[in-house]
Amino acid sequence: MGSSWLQWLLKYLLCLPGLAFATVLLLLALGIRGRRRRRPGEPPLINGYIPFFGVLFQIKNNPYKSIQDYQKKYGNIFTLKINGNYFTFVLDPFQYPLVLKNHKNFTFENFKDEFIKKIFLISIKPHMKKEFKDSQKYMQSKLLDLSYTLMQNMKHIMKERFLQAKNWETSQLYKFCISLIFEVTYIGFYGKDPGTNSGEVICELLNNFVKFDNEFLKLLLPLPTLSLRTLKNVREKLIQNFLSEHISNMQETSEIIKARKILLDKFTDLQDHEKAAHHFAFLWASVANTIPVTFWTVYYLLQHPEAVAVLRDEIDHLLQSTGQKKEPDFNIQFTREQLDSLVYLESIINESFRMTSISSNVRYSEEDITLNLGNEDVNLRKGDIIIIYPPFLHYDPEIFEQPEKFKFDRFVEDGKKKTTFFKRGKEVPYFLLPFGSGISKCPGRFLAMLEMKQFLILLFMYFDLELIEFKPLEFNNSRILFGIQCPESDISFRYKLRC
Ligand code: HEM
Repeated sequence: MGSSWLQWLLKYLLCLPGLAFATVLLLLALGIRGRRRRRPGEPPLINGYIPFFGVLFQIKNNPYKSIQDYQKKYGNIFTLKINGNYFTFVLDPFQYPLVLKNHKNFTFENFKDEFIKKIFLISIKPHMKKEFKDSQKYMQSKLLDLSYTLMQNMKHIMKERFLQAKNWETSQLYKFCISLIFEVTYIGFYGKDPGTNSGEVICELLNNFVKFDNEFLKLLLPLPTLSLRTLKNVREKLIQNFLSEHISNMQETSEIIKARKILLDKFTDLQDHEKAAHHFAFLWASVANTIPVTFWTVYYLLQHPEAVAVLRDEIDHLLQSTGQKKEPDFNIQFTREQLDSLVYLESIINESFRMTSISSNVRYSEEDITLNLGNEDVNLRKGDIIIIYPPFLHYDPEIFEQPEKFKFDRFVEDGKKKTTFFKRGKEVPYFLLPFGSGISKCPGRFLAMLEMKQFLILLFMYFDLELIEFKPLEFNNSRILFGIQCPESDISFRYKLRC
């Protein structure tokens, strides 16, 4: 009896489905055996059921809701196993500075290096790091200089495409925002190659960019190469676009890209392909978040005519005070200071950030450390990743009343920018975190704000716009913990020139 049972088991296990089943059993056994155990003083640990991946598949479809459920069960600090790493979530905003201001114990580089290596095929060697760091200030000032060029490009493209829109034209809002922001930014940074049809080049580049952007986080997963083949081919095409044989022909390249080229050429050990990958990563960073947040801002505004009226009024006042008129040739121009003085416009953009940003602040724990949280101590392990996840701040009803509602003037108080928000009667140290913070703060944040402001000014001053579909738009959750969320689907709208 015993041996026939064993024979049956062996026969079963050696057939193909049996082998797969046995592999799963083995993985589970290894997973359970190799499971990390919570040590005294450490935050609650949730390993999940799937070896290596941990809770990834549980949280992937709705990270905010999953993290909320963990918070209810385990409190404001807990550790999740995700994709082979241990992520400790710190959810109480008063505890953020313990992580974000402790640059000695919590660094960013390790995480960033891993991320850009897998996603963009870039590895930054130690001697390059210093050069990149030293050039940061110069690069930032060059980035800001670009805002004027972007406005000129925006006006030019709008004039070319929309000057005829005297009657209602219908379009898809997300596609509309992607195509404008992408083209304006790409030409602004890299210029044009007079030897090619730049319209076609940009169209192909944009198609590949969208395909890559929809799926890039899969590159972090240990998936079989075959299943990533299409994505890797798309990435390769995008990188190829920036090989020196292509970009050396570009004219009207911006100062920042020229400076980055000189910097990259300094590293004689860097192959042309990797330099091209640096350029692609830079382009991706410059549009990947600006596009969705611009889209959400327009989408929210189209549902709030009272906000559009206040916005138009604010811009009209600025036009008057700067002696300008809204002529039909899109020829209005504001300085950076003038754009900064538009408090309602800034509040509208900030409100969109608040509602759509999941830009997690990620830190790598350099050593075992005990964090004093005030009421308790918690031990964190070397190599763990600490996460500040902004949706918990942005949707906290104690800090932002009715957080699920778009309130266009939430960040205005007595006609000025509102910069203090409270929880439990105390001012919170951070109230809006779309651009990261401290050592990982986005160097393009000022340019992004200026670009969005200029885009919204032109759009709402020169056009009447209306949604023609009325459906609630969901987030597609493809970015899980990073950047600005993208919409699950597009939505139809119509526009025509304002008289
Ligand atoms: C709404 C628009 C934008 C948002 C929300 C945003 C957000 C962020 C965030 C959160 C980070 C930190 C990454 C992290 O902590 O993992 C980052 C980094 C970065 N961003 Fe932005 N960004 C925006 C626009 C731009 C623009 C216009 C540029 C222009 C070049 C840019 C260039 C970069 C670069 C180069 C980095 C990497 C910095 C580093 O190496 O440490 N970003 N961005």
